[in-house]
Amino acid sequence: MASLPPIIQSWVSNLQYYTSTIQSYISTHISTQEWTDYQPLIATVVAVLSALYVVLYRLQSVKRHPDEPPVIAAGVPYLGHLLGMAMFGGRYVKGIGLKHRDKPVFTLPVPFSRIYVVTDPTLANAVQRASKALSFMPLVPDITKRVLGFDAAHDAILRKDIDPEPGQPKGVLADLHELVWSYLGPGQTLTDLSLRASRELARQVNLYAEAHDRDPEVVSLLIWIRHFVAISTANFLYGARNPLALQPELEGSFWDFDHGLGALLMGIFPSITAGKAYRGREALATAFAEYLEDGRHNDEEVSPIIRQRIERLLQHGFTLREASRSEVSFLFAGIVNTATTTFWVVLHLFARPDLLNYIRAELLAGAVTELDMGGDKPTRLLDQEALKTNCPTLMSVFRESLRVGSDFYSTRLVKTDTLLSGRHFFAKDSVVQIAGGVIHADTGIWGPSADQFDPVRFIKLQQQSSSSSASSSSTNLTRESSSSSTLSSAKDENEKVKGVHPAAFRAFGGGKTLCPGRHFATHEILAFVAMIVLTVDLEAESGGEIVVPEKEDGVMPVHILEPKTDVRVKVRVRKDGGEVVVVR
Ligand code: HEM
Repeated sequence: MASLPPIIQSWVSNLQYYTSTIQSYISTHISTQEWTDYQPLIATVVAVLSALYVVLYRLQSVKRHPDEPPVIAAGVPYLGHLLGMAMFGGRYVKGIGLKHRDKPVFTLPVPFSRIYVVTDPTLANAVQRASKALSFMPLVPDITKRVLGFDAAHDAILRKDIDPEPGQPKGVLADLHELVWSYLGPGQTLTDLSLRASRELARQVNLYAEAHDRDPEVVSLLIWIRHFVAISTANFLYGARNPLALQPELEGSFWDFDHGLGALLMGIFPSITAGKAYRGREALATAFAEYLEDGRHNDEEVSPIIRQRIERLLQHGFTLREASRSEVSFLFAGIVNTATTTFWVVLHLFARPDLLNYIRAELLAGAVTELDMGGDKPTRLLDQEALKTNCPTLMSVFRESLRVGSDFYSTRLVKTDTLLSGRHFFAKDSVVQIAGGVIHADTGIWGPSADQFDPVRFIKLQQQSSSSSASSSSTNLTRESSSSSTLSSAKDENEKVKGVHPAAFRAFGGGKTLCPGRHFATHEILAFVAMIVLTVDLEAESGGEIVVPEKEDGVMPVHILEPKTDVRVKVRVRKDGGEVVVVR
């Protein structure tokens, strides 16, 4: 048995186990005469089932085309991989990818279809470029219907002209996509929104410092941070009369919705199987419907991007009531990843006192001016534009937190049979997934410490790349980087990081579905982290060192992963933690 392949060994041992269980049942419950009568029938059933199993097992491994990527067969033919994903979340496919590092792409057979998993950045780039044949858009209406609960009439509006080629009429999703991209791309509107966001966060942090100046409190770090992000985002996007401000209990509904997304996506009687998330979403949608029907989105301080989104939705035939569901999704995009990323950055800093001191000095030297206003604490003027350029260590910690925290899968539907890069066949109606978690954990890309958090990794990568390009002997990373520099996606600031393959950093996705909020989120998170670092000290609740838990990777990684265990800390306002004012 030792010489048999592991999968066969596991079948044989399973078979032995079931046989002995059946035998012991038979010996206690069935008489010898009955057993003799049943024996031929049982033998036939076992033989038929075994034969069926072997046939299905082999059938799932048959390639649909000689160039189809290697097939990873499931122990339970066709269903095994789906069961694995349902039971173990994103960790399941990531585990397969890490076990098969020699395969840049592989096939997972599922009922009536295939999932092609891409684990190589060069191939990921090719997938992103083949956007005519491999597109996310056809998958969107089914996802949004399940997650956001649009009615049939609005579902039909969403499906219209969903994936237009240049020059063709644009449906509502393409139209909103274009609006959000133009608004959040580098330029004045981005600067204005970033400033509004940081000023609102500073207002909240200053209020907190004032209220808790002599009053340290023990909090769950994630819940503490996401409360700041949730109320600030709702304020700077939707104005002071936003639903979360008028009904604070909706914040709980928001996180219920977030934590049940996977169950909502399954779409099986969601009001029962995903009850909390379903009720949370409906409570939010109802409150946003009232907000829109009251015309509160026309308040002066509401961000122009919101008014323009509503205008476009109405132009495409949406009612105000149903537009509320679209706004729930935009609020979600604006809050969830930002909150969780801030949590990881803050945690990694406060768990490393030396690094924290270094970052405080970096901030004071490069992006913060202290003003003595005559009070007992200095006022800090924070230049958020300078954070990205003058605080390289903070920037590196931010990127590393995203690399380690994101196992995101970029997903595409294969619209037509495709031979990618002339070598990899993808069958029509199958699904392609770029496995961010595998790419982020790849030692071939990130070096032997890929599974560890290295706060200065991105500084070292840049230095290595600069020194090797100076001696004109490029590393693989550099070569990939420059060979792809003509891609439009290479304009992204994360892709400009020297030494990092353009498609190896996957926290913001890539290609046509690349996160349009990435520049804004970078400004917002760096500024918010700076405010926390300047204003408070954090200690472990127990008084010892703050420990960084593992991430919870047993869920569908729809956003930056949360920690496996709660991190409880004592928050103490610093003696020199004066008011923060965002100046630019
Ligand atoms: C650290 C913070 C953030 C992370 C890690 C992040 C990540 C992502 C990812 C992975 C996607 C999907 C990409 C894909 O499917 O390939 C996405 C989409 C999106 N993000 Fe972000 N995001 C962040 C912050 C934000 C913020 C602050 C906003 C808005 C203010 C935003 C707006 C959006 C929108 C609208 C989409 C959908 C784009 C589309 O379908 O056209 N994101 N984001």
